Amino acid sequence: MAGLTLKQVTKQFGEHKAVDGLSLTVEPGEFVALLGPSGCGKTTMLRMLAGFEQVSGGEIHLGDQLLASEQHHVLPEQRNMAMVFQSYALWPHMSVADNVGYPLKLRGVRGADYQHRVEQALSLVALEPYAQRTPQDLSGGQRQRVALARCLVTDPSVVLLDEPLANLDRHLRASMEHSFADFHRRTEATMVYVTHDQSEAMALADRIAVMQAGKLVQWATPETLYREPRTSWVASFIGQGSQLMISTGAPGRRLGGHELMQGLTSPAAQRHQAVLVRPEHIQVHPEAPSQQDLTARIERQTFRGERYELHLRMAGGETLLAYHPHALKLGQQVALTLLEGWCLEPDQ
Ligand SMILES: Nc1ncnc2c1ncn2[C@@H]1O[C@H](COP(=O)(O)OP(=O)(O)OP(=O)(O)O)[C@@H](O)[C@H]1O
Repeated sequence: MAGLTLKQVTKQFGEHKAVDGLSLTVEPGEFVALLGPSGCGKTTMLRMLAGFEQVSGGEIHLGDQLLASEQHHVLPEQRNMAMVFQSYALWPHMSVADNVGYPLKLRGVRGADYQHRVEQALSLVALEPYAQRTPQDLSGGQRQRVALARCLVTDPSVVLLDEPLANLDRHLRASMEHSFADFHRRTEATMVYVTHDQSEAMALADRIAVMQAGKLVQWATPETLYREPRTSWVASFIGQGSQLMISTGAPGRRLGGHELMQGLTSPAAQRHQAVLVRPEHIQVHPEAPSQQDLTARIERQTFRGERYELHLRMAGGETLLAYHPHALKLGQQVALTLLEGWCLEPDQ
């Protein structure tokens, strides 16, 4: 097991910086996600880690070995890393066992050692009974597990995963999330997982690097990203919530309900601070509101099984998302209690 250190890693394609001065340290055995919208540079970063792409600046280290800098480039096959792709990249006419064993054959492993390692890799992804089938006879999720077994068989220090669930339906994605978590626990490999799906990143990763336009905007645990997103943009990308402008607070501060509601009642010109209010921090009181109450009108509601999502509009025009256990009437006025809010930095 080894950790990864990225120091000011940059990748320039012509005039365009696809990755711009990215620095972070991944602990040995950690499962991290690179998360961001399409085009933010996450695949380019993964390809630089794998060695398929040279860095334009900065350094990448695996443990105490320098893998990449402007002058130095360790070839992909010498990095002791394995990569899992969205497309699985399996050989269609080879059996599952032969697909898994392929990287061992390339390394000249034969005989009992070969057999043992293939069996071990197949058992890690619970595919032993499928060893003699061909990939065509497997489901999408099973094919992805073959791809995982194949990358494991060489015992890599680092496993790189490029949107490995993107081709699967929603149901299968959820069960594959369990497979990945299990796979990580059993191998203890350092894993870097690229995705644009925040719920996938939140479910799987120990820490998440949120990227925007080639830059790292926040590097934190899923809990911290949810509770304390740094900027307005991160807040809108992670989880649900409403952003309001208020006249109090400062970036990085949590406000209690009283201060938050007071800050909302000031004239619009005095409200300079953006605050994030999560739906679970809004209490909705359907009984007739009094004059002192903070009020809103129900514009839309969506049934979500265990609760209703209410889309509310306040008198000043701001919109709010809240939860409620029962259906209410569209157009109805309700009183609100806001319990807490988190103050955000403006976007750069
Ligand atoms: N070989 C290349 N030559 C020129 N530009 C490139 C090359 N590869 C990527 N880019 C550009 O770099 C930027 C980042 O691309 P990248 O594929 O890393 O983004 P991404 O976040 O992985 O997006 P997606 O989720 O759509 O794959 C994009 O603007 C892309 O067009």
